[in-house]
Amino acid sequence: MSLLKIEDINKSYGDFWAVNHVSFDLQEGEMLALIGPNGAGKSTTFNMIGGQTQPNNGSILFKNRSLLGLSADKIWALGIGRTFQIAEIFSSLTVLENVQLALQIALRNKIALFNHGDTDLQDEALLLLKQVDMVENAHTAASEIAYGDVKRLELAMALANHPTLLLMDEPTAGMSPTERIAMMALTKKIAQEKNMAVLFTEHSMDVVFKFADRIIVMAAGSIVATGTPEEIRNNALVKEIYLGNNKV
Ligand SMILES: Nc1ncnc2c1ncn2[C@@H]1O[C@H](COP(=O)(O)OP(=O)(O)OP(=O)(O)O)[C@@H](O)[C@H]1O
Repeated sequence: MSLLKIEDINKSYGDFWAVNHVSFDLQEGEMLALIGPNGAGKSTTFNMIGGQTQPNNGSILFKNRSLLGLSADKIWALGIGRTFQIAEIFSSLTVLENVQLALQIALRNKIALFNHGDTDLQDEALLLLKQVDMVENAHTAASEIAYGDVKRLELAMALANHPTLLLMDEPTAGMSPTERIAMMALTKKIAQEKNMAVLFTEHSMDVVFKFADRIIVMAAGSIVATGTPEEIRNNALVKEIYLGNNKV
């Protein structure tokens, strides 16, 4: 059974079809990259999975359950985490407090069998920070950490709800080449440890070819190619789409 199964989803804005007959699936623990030029429909597809936008029609199944009509909060509670292009953190709080807050929100969405005290949450928050190599920054104000660290903090916060699928919208945007590779190596390591699937959009081809198990290429709202990094790298149509961008 696929973890996520998308069948023939469409999204229009007036007469314009932003997403057109898109179908794909995603397996447990898989790293799947969704790539394509600006305006290809990647974010719209993400938003339909995350519940920020509803498709006109089609079906989206997560663990065989339909996500259609569910709110973004409900979808998150089912185990689909998300990080955004512009990180959503509270800059007035410390790094540790941000993660504790994410844990509190995750707990509120569950039937708590135990009363978690602040100490439990602090320990759990420190464990999450350890996973993203940020324990040293725990008591630093989030406003004072470097950009790459903000993205790692956001990753720790997204893990608070123990997602089985993580949606990452351009996780390395604005990073240097070295930071990009480090960020995705960390994400892949965590994903493997937790058997968490990752669906990510990415403009940086070095990241895509190095870390994706499989790649889906979208253009003008439709899927134009699907395959392994090797297959996509050698796909004539994909080369043509990116021609001039020197990205493939
Ligand atoms: N709310 C909206 N109203 C009207 N058009 C929209 C809306 N959201 C997206 N679009 C249009 O749908 C198309 C797909 O947009 P989308 O953001 O999904 O592309 P993308 O592949 O994520 O692009 P990028 O890489 O630039 O983020 C674009 O032409 C965009 O202008």
